[in-house]
Amino acid sequence: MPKPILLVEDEKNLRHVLLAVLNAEGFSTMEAESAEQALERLNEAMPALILSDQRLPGISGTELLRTVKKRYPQLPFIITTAYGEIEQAVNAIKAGAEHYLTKPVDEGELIALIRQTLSRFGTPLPPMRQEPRRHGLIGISRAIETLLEIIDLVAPAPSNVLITGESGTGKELVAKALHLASPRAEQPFVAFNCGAIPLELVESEIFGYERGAFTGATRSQPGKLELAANGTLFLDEVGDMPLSMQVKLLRALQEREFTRLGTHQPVRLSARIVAATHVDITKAVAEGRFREDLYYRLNVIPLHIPPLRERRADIAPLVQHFLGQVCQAIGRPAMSITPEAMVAFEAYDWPGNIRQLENLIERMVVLNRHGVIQRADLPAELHQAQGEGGDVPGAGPFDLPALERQTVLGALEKTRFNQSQAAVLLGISRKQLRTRMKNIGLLGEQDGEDDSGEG
Ligand SMILES: Nc1ncnc2c1ncn2[C@@H]1O[C@H](COP(=O)(O)OP(=O)(O)OP(=O)(O)O)[C@@H](O)[C@H]1O
Repeated sequence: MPKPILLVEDEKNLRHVLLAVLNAEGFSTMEAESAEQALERLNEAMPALILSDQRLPGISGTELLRTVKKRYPQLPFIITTAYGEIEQAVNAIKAGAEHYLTKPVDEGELIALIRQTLSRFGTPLPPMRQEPRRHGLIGISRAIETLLEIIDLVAPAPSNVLITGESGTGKELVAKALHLASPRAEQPFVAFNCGAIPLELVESEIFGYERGAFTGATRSQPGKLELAANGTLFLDEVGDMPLSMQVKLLRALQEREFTRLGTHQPVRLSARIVAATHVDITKAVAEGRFREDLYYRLNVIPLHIPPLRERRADIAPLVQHFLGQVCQAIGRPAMSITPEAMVAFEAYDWPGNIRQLENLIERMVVLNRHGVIQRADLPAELHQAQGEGGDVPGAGPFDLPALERQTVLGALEKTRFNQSQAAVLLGISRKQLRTRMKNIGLLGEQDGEDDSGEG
């Protein structure tokens, strides 16, 4: 039986709402209406985490936090403060809280923070409730939340979408999410990689052909555009499409119809086009390798997916997600990861983004003998990102670098990476913030020197 979450909240209605939210997510719970009662509860049973209001009758939430951290340094603590009480929040973070949340508490944020905190402390988590609107997109960063909001906003429209982002950032997954969130969800989703197909085949693959259209065309074949019907056609690596094909695609998009090769019979184009590219397509346009008019046609709605290193808050939930997925797929009992290994995962730059992370987790699960992923198991490049350090099995003692990373990252995310605001939030100077960002690998050595501009 996993350890419960201890909720300390004096407002009865809110307490009941929060308990219901936690229970619905699969967490077991304990409750207390004051700090005094919470301390009594701690004598009865050890929770996995404490979620406490700052303002309580009698002993305050911050005082409770201090007492708890003195007695049980490795017990994670999240504090909730009233809106506008930033000072209280800063005090709580200084006193050792892993996170703070401002009221009114956002359910999604609360659950994400609890999951993230527990996973950092090596506590097993109940399986993620699949929220329908996430469409398999894991992540808690502001970038992912914004992406999900835009997906919901643009999914109902028939407009073409151009997704940009480095390799492995999840462009195809986002295209599928757009499809699933759209009224076309029941229709086909057809993916076509323009880069992986020999030049001469692109046209016949996209438009289809009639029997006898060319040597070897022994039977008629519908193209991807036709197969997608009223659904979505995902054109991956569209930047690699040959120029001659770009002209034909543009014409089809403009006229909303096309013909199979070897016939003049027009076919109506009803599919929504979602294109993606990992190369800088504006550069290709400037260099004459990509038609400007086609670029504007495709780029009606631009969607950019930032690389994983620019949304490090997603790393821990992704690691947990893939760990669960791979263990289940190969029929192994659930595996955990030490906080030290997680810190190394979070510090690494992931040039291959989520695909690289996913593949590494699979390799580590398959090769693992002890049921726990430890820092020593990680490949060399992940060690280099973090510097040397030992492993502490299980939850381990209080993990300072991890906490620092968490606190700094949390403040940056809350302020949309505005360093001045994040510094105020943390109660430190902007220069100190930049030093901390450098310490945890968020800034390069040369970046750390600048202490003037905004950003
Ligand atoms: N936010 C996410 N949550 C869960 N899984 C993800 C997420 N983003 C990407 N993935 C997974 O990572 C892998 C790579 O994603 P995907 O193929 O969509 O990337 P891509 O940007 O299209 O890559 P490429 O440019 O190389 O074609 C897939 O297995 C995908 O399911």
